[in-house]
Amino acid sequence: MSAQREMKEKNPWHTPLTIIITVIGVIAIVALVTVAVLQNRPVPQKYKYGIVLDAGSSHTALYIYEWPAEKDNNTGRVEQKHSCKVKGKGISSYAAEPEKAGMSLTECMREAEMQVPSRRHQETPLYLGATAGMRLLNIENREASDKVFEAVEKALQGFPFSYQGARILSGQEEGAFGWVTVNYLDDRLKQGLETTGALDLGGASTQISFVPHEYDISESPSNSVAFRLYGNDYNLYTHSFLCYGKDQVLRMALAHQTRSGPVTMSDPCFHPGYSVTRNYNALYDSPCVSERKPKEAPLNFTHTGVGNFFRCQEVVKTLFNFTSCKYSRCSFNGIFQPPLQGSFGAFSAYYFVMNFLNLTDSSIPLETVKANLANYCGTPWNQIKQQHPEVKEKYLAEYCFSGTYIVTLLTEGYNFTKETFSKIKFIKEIKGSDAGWTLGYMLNLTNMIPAEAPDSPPLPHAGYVSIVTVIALLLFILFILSLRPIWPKCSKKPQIV
Ligand SMILES: Nc1nc2c(ncn2[C@@H]2O[C@H](COP(=O)(O)OP(=O)(O)OP(=O)(O)O)[C@@H](O)[C@H]2O)c(=O)[nH]1
Ligand SMILES: [Ca+2]
Repeated sequence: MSAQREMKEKNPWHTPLTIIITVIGVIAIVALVTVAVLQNRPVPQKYKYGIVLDAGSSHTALYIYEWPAEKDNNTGRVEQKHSCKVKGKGISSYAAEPEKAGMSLTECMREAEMQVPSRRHQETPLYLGATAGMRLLNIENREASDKVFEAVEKALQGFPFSYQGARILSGQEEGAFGWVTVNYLDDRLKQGLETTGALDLGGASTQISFVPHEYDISESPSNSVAFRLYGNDYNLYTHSFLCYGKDQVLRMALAHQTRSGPVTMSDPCFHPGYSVTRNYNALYDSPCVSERKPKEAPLNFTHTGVGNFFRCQEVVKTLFNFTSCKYSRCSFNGIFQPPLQGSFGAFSAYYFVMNFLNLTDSSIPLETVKANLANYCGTPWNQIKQQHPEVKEKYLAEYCFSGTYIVTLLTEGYNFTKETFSKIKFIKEIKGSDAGWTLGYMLNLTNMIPAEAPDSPPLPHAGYVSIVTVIALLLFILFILSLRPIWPKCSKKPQIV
């Protein structure tokens, strides 16, 4: 017993004063850290929403975006919350019955009503942007295009959102907003990193956008868009080729091969054994080919497949004009294009097609891509159908043509080489949001990307809490050490035996 008491007397930690100080100190630290954590705890998120309808040539899709409501100046990250594919074709296909264009949107709009909390409905902006399908209809029949917009507008105004209008985007806007989307989602803009180019392949047009290295804007001002985003300046090169989306380019390829008005046409871009009857009037019913219609054509022609990638490439190449260029350099059709720069994200049909063909992996060399395509195109149609019973026949029949077109457009059209081809990433989405022009369009119209970098707190939340904890602990240790003079003195020196 006396030994125990002696031990207690010797050990300063066992004096009542130190025990009280320690307990108070521990309570103080716990309280300090708890307050720091609670005070800075992210409050339960409330969101704001925005809706964009992408009225493409082949179909319309609705996208709902959401972002934290609390952030000042809407600087919180915008993400895709939901998307809805409108059933049926694009709005431009309703030229003869415009009301149906409006009605076609109802189902997806009802879904949007369910997805966005009802207390946010009135403040949620709703935009519709139409692309190449409506551009073509507008060229072909202005009145019909206006009627389609009227019908769509009427339908959209019947929903409780804040309707902001429906319009045709210019090709330049479509290309530039696709680039903004890709770089925003990759966090490249905020961090001022080197940007990624954007390649979009639609049904009726295709866009290429990238920031070139040292670039003379004055050479072709219509291909340049200047941005100031988060304090950085960007001089973007962008071009949209109308009629070079995959559906219209297929029309052009078929038109080229039926220019003499034959009854049967053998097509290297379709599989051996493939055979369908096509109508001449239907084929030439587009401003992309209408001028080429043969004078004396029968009603129909039989479209048969031969399945030869290299001959298909030759057909596709005839659709590009490389003969005239009034600039220092061109892509094709006399369009200025500065040298390619950096990496690229290729989305929409680039992705659908290359994904189907198992060619999205960037490590696959260009030569292997071509060899795989040659093998695929040469496979008999019956075998292809057997191998993919789940794929729509229309899509299935066209993958050989589309794959050949993609490779030819990238290499012959845009001048990607076997080295730079590997810099193309075929993507559908980035961090859960689809790649496409819609997000960039909404960010722009809602002023969600500031021109200057916003001031941010010097430390992130976790850093702040850690520093408070460490400082509190240091202060406490310092305090305990400062009490040393009043610790009871040891009466005896330890004996050395
Ligand atoms: N294989 C396949 N093709 C698709 C799919 N969805 C769309 N497509 C086709 O891919 C092409 C491009 O589609 P989108 O990017 O939606 O084109 P769009 O926006 O309607 O057309 P633009 O107005 O020119 O941009 C069209 O020929 C579509 O028919 C899909 O899931 N699989
Ligand atoms: Ca599109």
